[in-house]
Amino acid sequence: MLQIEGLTRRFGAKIAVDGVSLAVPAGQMVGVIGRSGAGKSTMLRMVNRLTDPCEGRVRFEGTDVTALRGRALRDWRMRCAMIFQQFNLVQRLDVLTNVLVGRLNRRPLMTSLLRMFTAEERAMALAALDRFDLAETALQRADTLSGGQQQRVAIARALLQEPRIILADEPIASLDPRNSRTVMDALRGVNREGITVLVNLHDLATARDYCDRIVALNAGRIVFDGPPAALTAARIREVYGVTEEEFAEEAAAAVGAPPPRHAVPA
Ligand SMILES: Nc1ncnc2c1ncn2[C@@H]1O[C@H](COP(=O)(O)OP(=O)(O)OP(=O)(O)O)[C@@H](O)[C@H]1O
Repeated sequence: MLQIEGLTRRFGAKIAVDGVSLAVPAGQMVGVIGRSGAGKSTMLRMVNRLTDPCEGRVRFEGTDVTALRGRALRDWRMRCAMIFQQFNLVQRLDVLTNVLVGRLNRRPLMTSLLRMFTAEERAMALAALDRFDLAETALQRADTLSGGQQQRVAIARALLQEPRIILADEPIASLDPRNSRTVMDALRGVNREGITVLVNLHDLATARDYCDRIVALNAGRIVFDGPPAALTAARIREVYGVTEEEFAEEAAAAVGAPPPRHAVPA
């Protein structure tokens, strides 16, 4: 169980996340939505401790993640893998090495520095690539792959961390619809094996299709938390004061994604 309790983050006078509390049972897939600047990225980054909260706590299975330092903090970051909009692969390295990077924090410093990996780790990396139909690309440079392939490599890299949680911050915002589906299918697949997934999404239709639960933020606060079916177009209008079409177009523009082709009917 991941517990977020009264989490708050200010940047100067601006409150990015404002007293958010959320309990996420193990194995749930949670879609986080909201307009630009609602605080979605900041919330995810506080769970991973890339950003520290001003107030509040994150607990995982009873451990106060907010208080972790040094080795314990590095261990937490390994257990809580991040996926980013821009994939964050090392473009000039081959795909297999990019996936093996997921092991680096798990190993003694010296072997990490030398990028020495065991045969077992290489087999793990190949297996992770294979499950996403990417084994044949293992020796290609990362920059020869399509965006959707690169994002699946990033998920394979995350899996090598043997994470309990995957935090994905707009993982499909740079992808076309077909690649978006392969990436969301990959995330859903690993979630079904028991990994908790928190995913920031600008696209409501995707959040509805793939997530068990949707959390909507507005100005740093939770304004909706429930099953996808309860997030109707009428509810969107109620919590955001815009139509679903307007919400979709604005959210897509904020992340540089193409405008949605079909709005969901009211
Ligand atoms: N490092 C920072 N310094 C100053 N302000 C920040 C910083 N990070 C975020 N903010 C501000 O905090 C608010 C929430 O930002 P955040 O990126 O979490 O929102 P978001 O919901 O992910 O929006 P978007 O989809 O546009 O990225 C915004 O007003 C943003 O400008």
